[in-house]
Amino acid sequence: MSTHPLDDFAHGLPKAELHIHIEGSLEPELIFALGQRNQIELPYPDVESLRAAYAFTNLQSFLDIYYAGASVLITEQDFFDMAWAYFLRAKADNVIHAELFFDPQTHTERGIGFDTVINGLTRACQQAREQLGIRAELIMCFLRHLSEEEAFETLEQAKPHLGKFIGIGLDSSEVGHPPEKFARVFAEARKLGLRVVAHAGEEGPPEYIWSALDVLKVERIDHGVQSLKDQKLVERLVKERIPLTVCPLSNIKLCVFPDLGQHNLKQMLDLGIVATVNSDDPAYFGGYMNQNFHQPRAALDLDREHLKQLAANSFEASFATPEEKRAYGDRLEAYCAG
Ligand code: HPA
Ligand SMILES: [Zn+2]
Repeated sequence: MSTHPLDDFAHGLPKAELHIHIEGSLEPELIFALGQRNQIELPYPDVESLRAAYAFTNLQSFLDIYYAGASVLITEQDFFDMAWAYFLRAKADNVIHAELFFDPQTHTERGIGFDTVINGLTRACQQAREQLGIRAELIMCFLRHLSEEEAFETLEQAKPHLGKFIGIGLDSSEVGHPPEKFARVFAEARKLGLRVVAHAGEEGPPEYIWSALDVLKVERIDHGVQSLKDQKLVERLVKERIPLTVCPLSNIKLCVFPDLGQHNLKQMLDLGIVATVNSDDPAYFGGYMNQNFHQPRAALDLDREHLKQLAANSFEASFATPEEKRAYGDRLEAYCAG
């Protein structure tokens, strides 16, 4: 099968991934292997029947199965193995910088220690730097279907580990759980010097994006695809260069858009929004980073400049240092010149 020349170009682009839930990188094969290692009975007889259950109608229908899949993670080694498998895939897609979301409450609720989770993930991030040349960081997410009090408890558990993660995020069921529910815990995290992001405008209305910006004071918006419904919001995103971490394949699998041809990614780029593409939960949504370039490229007829802009945006939107960003930019220019 011949590949489109622009897909070869996109494949080789150096890029940053900024919206990946590490629990969403758990492939069915690894779920079964870890289930066996930890003697956990799964409600599916084999890998094929588990994969066959990945037919989602909305965000919640996905989250139910995603939390069930994470139940096989017990030991520090399990968390390491999950993240290491992701880094090998990321390397193959020329990801050179990755900021990984993790959901501690999914695990601490089951009696797994916070330190077990973060130490396994931290070790994988270190090894990714040393062995793969990927600069990797962690962002701790609060589950928005739980209370702010529970988020505060999680922040307390995280305090002895402040050097191991760079920021906080907000994920899980969006509608009915607006950003302002977490105003105080985000304020405390900011005081601790943590970077702040939140999922907003995936299924929820543009108002949730406004409150993520104005109440939580987030530095970038995860998803944000509903922003184009609000002209004033678009003007603000463009003027303040507030990045959106868009996840095209996720949006199709969760029925946010009927098909990729109707996705608004190209419009965002043409409007001057700092949009990036990311895989979200690649084991569940059918593609890692580069598939999130190739499939929208084909469906939306993206050109070389769009693809280069997505890579440049990923570095601008990252929490890399200014020196790292300069080095990433140089690598991107060298690649595009070569
Ligand atoms: O796409 C998502 N949205 C909200 N919560 C999530 N948790 C994992 N993936 C997602
Ligand atoms: Zn997400």
